Amino acid sequence: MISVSDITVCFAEKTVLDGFSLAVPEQGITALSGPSGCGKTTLLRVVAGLQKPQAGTASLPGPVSLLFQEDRLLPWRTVGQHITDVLPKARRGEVGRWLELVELAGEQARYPAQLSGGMGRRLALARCLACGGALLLLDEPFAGVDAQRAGRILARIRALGTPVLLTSHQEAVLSRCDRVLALEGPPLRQKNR
Ligand SMILES: Nc1ncnc2c1ncn2[C@@H]1O[C@H](COP(=O)(O)OP(=O)(O)OP(=O)(O)O)[C@@H](O)[C@H]1O
Repeated sequence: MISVSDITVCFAEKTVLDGFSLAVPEQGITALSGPSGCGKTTLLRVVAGLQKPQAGTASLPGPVSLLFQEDRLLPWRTVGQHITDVLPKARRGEVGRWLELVELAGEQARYPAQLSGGMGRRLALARCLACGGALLLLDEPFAGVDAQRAGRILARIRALGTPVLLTSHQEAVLSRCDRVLALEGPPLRQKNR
C-alpha cells in the first residue's frame, strides 16, 4: 500500500491538511479529484518529500518522480535535450521512446517557445516519466491536452506498470483511472466519509 497517516500541514493561519490519512493500492492509477484549493497539490508535495508536514508520516514503495503542476521547461533546451538531461548516459537511447509515449516524436529539435501549451505539458510529462521511480506523482498531467490524446497516453503510462497517483479536474481523465478519490477541503478530507 501507498499510505500517509495523520498528516498535518498549516500555512500561517490556514490548515490545509489536518490529520489526513490515505491508503491506496500499489497497483494501477489512482486519481485525486476535488475543487481547486482543497489541498491536492499540498498532499502530493508531502508524499514527494517537498513539503515537510507538522505531523504525520508517509509510507512509499521507493523513490518517487513528481510532475509539478507547472511545466518548468527550460527555454534554452530543446525538446530532445529535456529528456537527455534526466537520463543517465547508458539510457540516452531512450529519448525517442519517451517522446513517442507522449506523441512528441518528430519535435525533438524544437524549443519550448515553439510548442503549444498542451505540447509543453506533454514534454514535462515525458521528462517526469523518463526519470523513473517506484511511484509516479502527476499533478494535472493532461492540462491543455485533448481527451482522446490524454486517454491514449494514460493507457501507455498504465502499461509501464508503475503505480500512479495523479490529480485531475478532467472527467475524461478521471473516468479512465482505476480508482478516483473524491476530496474536499481545506482541510482536505474524503467526500462522504
Ligand atoms: N506555500 C503556501 N503558502 C500559503 N498557502 C498555501 C501554500 N501552498 C498552498 N497553500 C494554500 O493551500 C490550499 C491548498 O492548495 P493546493 O495547491 O494544495 O490546492 P489544490 O487542491 O491542488 O488546488 P488546484 O486544483 O487549484 O491545483 C490553498 O488554499 C492554497 O492557498
